[in-house]
Amino acid sequence: MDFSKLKKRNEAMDLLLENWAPRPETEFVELDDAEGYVLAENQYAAFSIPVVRASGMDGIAVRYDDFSEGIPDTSGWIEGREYVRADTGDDFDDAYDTVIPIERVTILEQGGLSLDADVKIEKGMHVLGKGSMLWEGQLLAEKGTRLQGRHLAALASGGVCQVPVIRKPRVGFIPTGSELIPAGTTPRRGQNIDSNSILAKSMLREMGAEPICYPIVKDRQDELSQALDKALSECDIVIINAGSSKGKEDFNTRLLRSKGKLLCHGVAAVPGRPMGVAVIEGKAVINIPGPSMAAFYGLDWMIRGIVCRWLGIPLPKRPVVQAELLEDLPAPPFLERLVFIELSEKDGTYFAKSHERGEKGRRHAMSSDGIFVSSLGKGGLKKGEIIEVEWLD
Ligand SMILES: Nc1nc2c(c(=O)[nH]1)N[C@H]1C(S)=C(S)[C@@H](COP(=O)(O)OP(=O)(O)OC[C@H]3O[C@@H](n4cnc5c(N)ncnc54)[C@H](O)[C@@H]3O)O[C@H]1N2
Ligand code: MOO
Repeated sequence: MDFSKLKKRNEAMDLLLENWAPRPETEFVELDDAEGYVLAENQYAAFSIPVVRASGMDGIAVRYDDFSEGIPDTSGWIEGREYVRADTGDDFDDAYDTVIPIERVTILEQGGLSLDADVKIEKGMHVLGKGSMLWEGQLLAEKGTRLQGRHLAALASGGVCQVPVIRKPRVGFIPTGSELIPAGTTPRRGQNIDSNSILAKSMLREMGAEPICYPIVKDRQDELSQALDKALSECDIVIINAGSSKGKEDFNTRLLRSKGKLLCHGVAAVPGRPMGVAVIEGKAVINIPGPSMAAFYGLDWMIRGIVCRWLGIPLPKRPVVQAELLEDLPAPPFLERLVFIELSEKDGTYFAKSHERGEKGRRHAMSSDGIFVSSLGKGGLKKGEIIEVEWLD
């Protein structure tokens, strides 16, 4: 294979975007269902809180005028006349304007009050004025925000009940391969569990897409074609998984070419090199290679990139850690290589071990702590070198 002809990841993405454009639409969802959606418009508070005022402490509300010449004799004070109880957040009558914390007040058994002799009274103290917690017209959440609980709380407190959001792109995932069996079945000789559907469903949700996972399709051209047609009619973006390479049952590249425009077949990134990128009936169709690490990588860079474009949000950045390689890390100079990393830590220094496919005695690659992507052109790395590892959450 002539690796110099392979598209770099960004070239494959650019090529797709030259031939396909996301078509995001706005829809309204109930606040309760809005988590994970991207906000389509800035949202502002419909009212102020407190509406008039609220006490800022547990205490009593008094008239400042009664204190203008020092602490008055309060032994005959009656609740509801000279003062009222006003605890934190409580509204109180307009007749009162100042709050004294309850710690500075003794309510006498025989009636009346006693105030600490050194209590300092300032007009309006411990009173939260209108809008001091939230003001009418305040920006609650900005367009383009991926809504989490804290944003929903802000929207709720400002009176937003229905939220304009970008409709999640419906992303179809078609697992293909006659050897595949659904999760929960024990494989017989030659069989393999369809774990990529589970992976795709979870990753797509986390990206902000709506996954539509289809049943396993056998390596038969007519069935593959029907499955792709169905997904094209129901989804905005379609992933057809496996059958991407040169095996005698690898039909998917031909299928994409026969139905639309195959923009590229092969990217300079492993695992997942034989990725196919196509546009069919105006929809982006990506053939992600079958091995599970290839499926992860393809979903992580290509599909995440497409979904973020659709939603109009930047690619999220993972936290990174510098780690010392505990062993040589082979990587071809002409390909970017994604490596799953097991991290350990001693005295504040992190150490990295890579995962090789099928290697015994190590954790499953999918349960790694992080990932490292070798740079194009750099080639292998040596034990002791420092690499930047992205934490997987
Ligand atoms: N002669 C060549 N052989 C291969 C080449 C090549 O260039 N020449 N490329 C290799 C590379 S690189 C990759 S990556 C794979 C691509 O494989 P395919 O996309 O064609 O996938 P399959 O052959 O159908 O399956 C491979 C492997 O993946 C497993 N698989 C498939 N689907 C799932 C799923 N949903 N869940 C879990 N695992 C899945 C499948 O059972 C196989 O074990 O080709 C190399 N070969
Ligand atoms: O590109 Mo592949 O290395 O076998 O996943």
